[in-house]
Parts: sequence; C-alpha cells; structure tokens
Amino acid sequence: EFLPPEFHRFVSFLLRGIMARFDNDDRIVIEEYDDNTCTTNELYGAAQTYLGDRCLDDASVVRLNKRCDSPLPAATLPDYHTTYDSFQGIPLHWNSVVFAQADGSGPSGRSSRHVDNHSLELTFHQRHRHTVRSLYIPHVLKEGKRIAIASRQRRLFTNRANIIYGDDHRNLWSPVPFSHPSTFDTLAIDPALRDNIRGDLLRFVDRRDYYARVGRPWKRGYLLHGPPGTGKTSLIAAIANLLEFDVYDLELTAVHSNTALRRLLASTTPKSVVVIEDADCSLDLTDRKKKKNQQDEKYAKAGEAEQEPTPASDGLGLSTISLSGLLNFVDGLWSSSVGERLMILTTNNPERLDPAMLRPGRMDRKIHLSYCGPAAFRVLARNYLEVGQEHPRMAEAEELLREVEMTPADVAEVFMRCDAEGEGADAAMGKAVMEMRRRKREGGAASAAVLHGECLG
Ligand SMILES: Nc1ncnc2c1ncn2[C@@H]1O[C@H](COP(=O)(O)OP(=O)(O)OP(=O)(O)O)[C@@H](O)[C@H]1O
Repeated sequence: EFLPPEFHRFVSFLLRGIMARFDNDDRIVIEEYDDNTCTTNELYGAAQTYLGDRCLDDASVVRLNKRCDSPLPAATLPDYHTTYDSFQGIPLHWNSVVFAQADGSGPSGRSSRHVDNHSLELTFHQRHRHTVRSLYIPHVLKEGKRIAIASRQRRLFTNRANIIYGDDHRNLWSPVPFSHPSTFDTLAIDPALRDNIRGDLLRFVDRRDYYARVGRPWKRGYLLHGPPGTGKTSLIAAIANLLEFDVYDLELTAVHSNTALRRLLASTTPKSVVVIEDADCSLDLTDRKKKKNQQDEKYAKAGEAEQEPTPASDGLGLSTISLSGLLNFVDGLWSSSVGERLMILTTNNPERLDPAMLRPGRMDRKIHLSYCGPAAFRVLARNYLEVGQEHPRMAEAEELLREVEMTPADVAEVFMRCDAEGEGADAAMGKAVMEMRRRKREGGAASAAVLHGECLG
C-alpha cells in the first residue's frame, strides 16, 4: 500500500525473474481482454466466478460486488493478490496481475493515457502440466459458467430489467438498483405504432437463424426522436420489460478512449439493450468535415501535419470517443458476439445527428414519438384516473388535442398533481381540459411551455 504501483510492478517482475531460475513452476496467463479480436476472454470471467465461489472463503482480502439482482455479493480476487486451490491433490496458486498499456487512441496513435490490463496467473509445478491444461482448466471453465448461469436464472426470476450505467473501462457497468414499471400497455402512444414496434421486436428476437444465414450480427438499431416528455425513456423500459433484456445506459461523455469504449461494448451480455440518451449531446456528431479540418490545422501548427491520424483518432476530439470508433465497434464487435442486442439512440434533435449514424443497418428504425394524441390520452386517462371513453369530458379533450401540443408528460403531470391534492378523476379531467383550452388560446408559443401549477388556474 505504501509503494507506488510502478515500483511494485518492477519489484514483482524482478522477483519473478529470479524465482524462475530456481523453481520448476509453469505459469498460465489468462487475460481479461483479447485486444486483437476485441473480445472479452470467457475463461477470465469463468475463473473469477469459480475462484469467488470456491477459493476465496478463507482469503484475507476479497473484492465484493453485489449486483442489484443477486441476493448476495459475489467475491472476486482483488488486483495483486493470491489465492490457492487444489485439484486431484495438485496445489495451485492463482495471482491477479495488472499491467498498464498505452491506449493508442490519441492522434497518430500516441497517447499519454494508459489502460489497465487485468489478468489471472495460475502457477503450478511443471510435472502437473498435462493434468492442469487438459483437466483443471476445462474444469474451471465449466464450473465458472455453471455458477454464472445459475445466478443468471435467479436474476431473471427476480428482476427483469436493470438499468446499468457505464462509468469507466475498469468497473465496466456498475449496476444501479432500478426496475422501471413501464410496459407496452402503459405506454401512451398511437396504438398502431405501439403494435408495430412490439411486432418488430418479437420478430427480431425470433430470427437468430435468419441473421446467421445472411451473415449479419444479430442486432437491431432504433433511433427514438421527438420532443422532451413524449416517452422515449418509457419506451426503452417497456422494450426491456417485454424482451427481458438488460439495459446498459452508455454515458459517452464519461468514456475517455476508444479502447475503453470497445471494452464496454464487448462486455455487454447477450439479450441486452445499449442506450445512448440524447445522442446529439453525448457526441458532437455534427459537421464531421469541419471538425476534421480544424484538427488537421492543429496538427499542422504543431508541426505534425505529415502524420496521418490513425483510424482510432479519425473522429472528433483528441481524446474523446470518435464517431468512427462508435460505429465501427458496434458494427464489427457484435458480429463476433453471440446473442441478440439492441442499440437505441434517443434525441430531441435528429437533424443534428450525422447521416452516417442513421443509415440502414446502423439504425434500422427511426421512431418519432410525438405530442399526445386522442388515443394516447385515453391510455393516460385509463392508467392514471381509471376512466374510459364514456367520461363526459373525454370527447372535448380528444377534440382539443387535435389542435394543441401537449406531451404525455404534461398530461401525466396534471393527473399526478390532482392525485397528490386528493382531487378525483372528474376534477383531473376538468383541469386537463382547462389546460388544453389555455394552450389553444395562447397559441403555438405557449404550447411548448413547461406546465406549472399556477398555469392551471
Ligand atoms: N408516451 C408515454 N406514455 C406514458 N407515460 C409517458 C409517456 N411520455 C411521457 N410519459 C410520462 O412522462 C415522464 C417523462 O417521460 P420520458 O422520460 O419517457 O420522456 P422522454 O421523451 O424520454 O423525455 P426526455 O427527452 O426529456 O428524456 C415519464 O415518467 C412518464 O410518466
């Protein structure tokens, strides 16, 4: 704890070199990522699960990680620690090792940024080489996967949708306890659109063989666009609940390099939705050419004009995620992954996105969520007030909604406010109609205003 990590690594390296001259040990290194193929190493995850389940009970230091959907925390081996196992009487040492590697995502591939590479090292006497390689390693893989599957089944039982936030490349996705109640039945959108989206999703998850036959990654991209408060986030939650998918909320501004992004995307599990909310704000995707020219000028001034940017930096900022990085990773990475995945982008300003982002194959569907129409209002009235079409104010409300712009969030807020104040369904319908009339009177400008209590009169 007192020594700087560089010194620690150097001393470990020296000691290992010296020890290697005296002992007859073999070592197997299991790295967390294979940066050549951009994939996570299944054996690394299985070994950590196996060690957590079998070997860390007596360890003096363990790393505990409790997923929101698991009843108990799971233990893994912290960095620079050792644990022991035995197999058919063979003593086995497991070490967790970290080494820093240049990220290579800066201009010309040079970067002062470093990415930590994690690995497990298994050490044993060389006379057991055959048993360890042919029996013990398959045993670790099989057991680790079995334990992981058992916990996944528990997870599906207890919780269907988890919003999982990405922070940095090491912690991957930190689960946040979250369960969104939105479903396709509670969604206030046009019924034809709702049924169309539901049908599209169910067809997609059923077409594994089709995607395999045509040689495409089993993924689908949706762009949800529309004014704030029209249900983009609610639709994502409804999709996750319908398909029982995990949700990964990718906060691109917190991801600082292409390597980190690649790792985050590689670590998503099958049956997941990766969401980039407010995509136009997360990435400056506009006017790529202009940005690139600015960048070239910058290199020229710094006397680096002759150096071509590497593909990884052929994007927007110097150390930010590039558009090419994002698109390439999504296209390329998931083609080698097993299982179905959805990528959903949301934006209030689709015109600000680069057209490259929206071409078919990347974003398969562009779904416009708009202001509350009569059908959506009926869904909200049923959900919030338990009133149907027979309500005396319903016809008037529906008529007004053909002329005024009110989002489902605005309507929901009127209903919620009335509920909080103990007012009944009739009063809530009356206030909703009053608000619509006010917006109609005030015209287009007022219709976009945020609804406040004092507006209700
Ligand atoms: N179509 C809808 N159906 C049901 N509820 C909705 C709908 N749209 C909005 N709401 C209600 O309004 C709230 C805000 O909606 P939501 O966050 O889904 O909108 P959004 O379009 O994602 O907004 P933003 O663009 O600001 O992120 C939700 O909690 C929900 O209660």
